[in-house]
Amino acid sequence: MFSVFPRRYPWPKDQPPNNALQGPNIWPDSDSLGEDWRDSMSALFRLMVSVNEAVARGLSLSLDLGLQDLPALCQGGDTISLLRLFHYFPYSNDAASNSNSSGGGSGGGSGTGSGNRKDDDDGSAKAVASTGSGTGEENCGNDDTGNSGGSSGSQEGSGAGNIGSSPHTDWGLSTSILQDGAGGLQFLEQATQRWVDVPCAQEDALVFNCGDYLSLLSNGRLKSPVHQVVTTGVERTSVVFFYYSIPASTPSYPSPLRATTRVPAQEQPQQTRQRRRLQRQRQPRRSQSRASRGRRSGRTTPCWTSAISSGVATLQRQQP
Ligand SMILES: O=C(O)CCC(=O)C(=O)O
Ligand SMILES: [Fe+2]
Repeated sequence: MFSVFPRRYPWPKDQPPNNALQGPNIWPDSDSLGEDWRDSMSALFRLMVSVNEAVARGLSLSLDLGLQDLPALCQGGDTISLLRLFHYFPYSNDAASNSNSSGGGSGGGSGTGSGNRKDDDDGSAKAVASTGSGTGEENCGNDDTGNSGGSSGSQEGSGAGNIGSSPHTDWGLSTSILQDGAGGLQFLEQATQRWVDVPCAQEDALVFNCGDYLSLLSNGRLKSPVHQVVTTGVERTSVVFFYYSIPASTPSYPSPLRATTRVPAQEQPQQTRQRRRLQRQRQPRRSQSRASRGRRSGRTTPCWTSAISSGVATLQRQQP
């Protein structure tokens, strides 16, 4: 796999960066990529920021918080977020047997193992291969990985395929992925511990992925799923946007959004429930914020969680 380059925020040349992640872009030679290329990438970067900001607003509401509560913790994130273009070379198991394995992971995540994607910065993955598995319920172009090893895709047994990006979670707030028709992106379904293919038939579909930071902020209510990329006999390209929060706005743990972690009413002492009921009766409902309403009622509120349904990576509403 080859990372073309990280596309960072268009930081002004005369302004010193506030932290190590900020700074001007270093663009590849424009001659080889054409005149319009930088503009296209810049426009895509801005679009990805907008999409992720909009999703953050939606997630904030789904956590029973105010519209801007979650986005407020992502202020300035666009100055350190990354847009990366990946090229996964066609890969066969024959090549794997002649290669050494080494550490993996990816530009925006933490993981183990190895892959045949070559990351050119961030000190992460080195080129090479491993025997991995990657079997999914839907074979999304994985002709030489799907179900060939008989291990049906548990994380332990992920051995039959070719790992393009080893199992990892992304550490930012969220990740948005555009993949081509080659497929290969898989999520580990928690309930079954099986790898499930993310459908790739629709090339303009944007896959949204919760990151570790979002998981921390929501006190685990939003899951940061383990995922990987398996490669096949055909080359694959993906466009991946890692949306980060700026360190200065990163709160300490536990999350200031800890109100989203609700204790079910039946688990609370009787006295506490009575006192809260009285408080609710005294306070007109109109004047209560969404968050405090949920807190006072002591109910578990629905949340969105990254999940796999019929092989589709979606955000699913989870009922209490
Ligand atoms: O290339 C992809 O589709 C996803 C890559 C990925 O998960 C990552 O770089 O963190
Ligand atoms: Fe990832």
